[in-house]
Amino acid sequence: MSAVIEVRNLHKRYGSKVAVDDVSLTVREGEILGVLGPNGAGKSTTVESIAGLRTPDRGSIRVLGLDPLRDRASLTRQLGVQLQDGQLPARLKVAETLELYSSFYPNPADWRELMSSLGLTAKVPYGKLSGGQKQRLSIALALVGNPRIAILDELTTGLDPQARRDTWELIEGVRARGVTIVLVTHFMEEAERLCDRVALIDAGRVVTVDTPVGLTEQARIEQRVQFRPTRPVDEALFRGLPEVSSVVRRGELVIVTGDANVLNAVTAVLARNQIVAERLRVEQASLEDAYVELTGKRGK
Ligand SMILES: Nc1ncnc2c1ncn2[C@@H]1O[C@H](COP(=O)(O)OP(=O)(O)OP(=O)(O)O)[C@@H](O)[C@H]1O
Repeated sequence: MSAVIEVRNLHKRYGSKVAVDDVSLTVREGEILGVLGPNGAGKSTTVESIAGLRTPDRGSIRVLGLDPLRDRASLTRQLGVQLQDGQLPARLKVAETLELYSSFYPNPADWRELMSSLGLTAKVPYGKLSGGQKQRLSIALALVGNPRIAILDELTTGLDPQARRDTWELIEGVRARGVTIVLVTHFMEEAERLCDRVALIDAGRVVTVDTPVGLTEQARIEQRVQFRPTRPVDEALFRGLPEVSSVVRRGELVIVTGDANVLNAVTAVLARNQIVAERLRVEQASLEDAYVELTGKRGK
C-alpha cells in the first residue's frame, strides 16, 4: 500500500512550550490511522500541520505528494478536515451550510444524503444547534467535498452513545469507498473498532505505531483464563506450557494466567485430555490497558 501522508521529524513550539517534539508518521492509502494520546500530547498540532493549518518550525510533510502550506489550494480539494472548534455564522442553516460548502468542490458528495445519514435537520440555524448537532455538521462538512483523505479530530466527542455508533457506521462506509482517514480520538472503543493502525503520541513524540491488537501485545499485558473443569485436572499440564505464567485454584475454578496466546494453549490441553471447561471466562487485555501501560496515563 502506498503512503498518502508522510510526516518527517515534525517540530512545533508555541513560545517556550514544545507542542510537537519529533513526530514522524506514515499514513497508507485506504487505512484509518488513529492518533491517540493524553491531553496536550500534540495530536491536534500534528494533524492541523498535516492539513496546512499550522506552520511547523521544522520537519517535512507531504500529503498526496503535495506540500500542505505551499500547495494548499490543490490539497484542499482532496482533503476534508473536521476540526475541534469550528465556528460558522449563527444564522446559516444546516442545508445552506452544506450546499455552500459542496459548491466549493469540483466533485462533491450528495450533501442531502450526508445530512440525513448524520441525522441533521435542514432548516435549523447553526446558532440553534446543540453541541452534538454541531459536531455532526462538522463531520458532514469534512466529507462533503468527497475527499481522498479525511482528517477527523475528536470525531464523536460530545455525541451520545447511539449517535456515536451511527457515526462509526458512517465512517466505515466512507472507508469502504477507499477514503484514507486520520482519526484523532480519546475513545479506546472507537480506536479499537475503526482503526487499522494506531499512532500513540505522548509529550510531542510518537511512542509507537501498531494495530490495536499489536499494541495490546506490545504492552505485554497478561491475560487470564478461568474455568471449571468437568473432571479433576492436573495443574502441571498447564504449568509446563510456555504461554503460561501461573496457575491458581479457587474452589472449583482453575485460573490460568499467561501471554496473548494463553487461551489457545489452555483449550488445546483441555481438548487433548477430553476435559470440558464450564463457566469459561477470558479476561483479555484491551487497548485501554495497553494505552495505560505504554503512556502511564488513563484514556477514556
Ligand atoms: N495556539 C497555541 N498557543 C499556545 N499553546 C498551544 C497552542 N495550541 C496548542 N498549544 C499547546 O501545545 C500542546 C499540544 O497541544 P495539542 O492541542 O496539539 O495537543 P492534543 O494532543 O491535541 O491535546 P487535546 O487532546 O487536549 O486536544 C498543549 O500543551 C497545548 O496547550
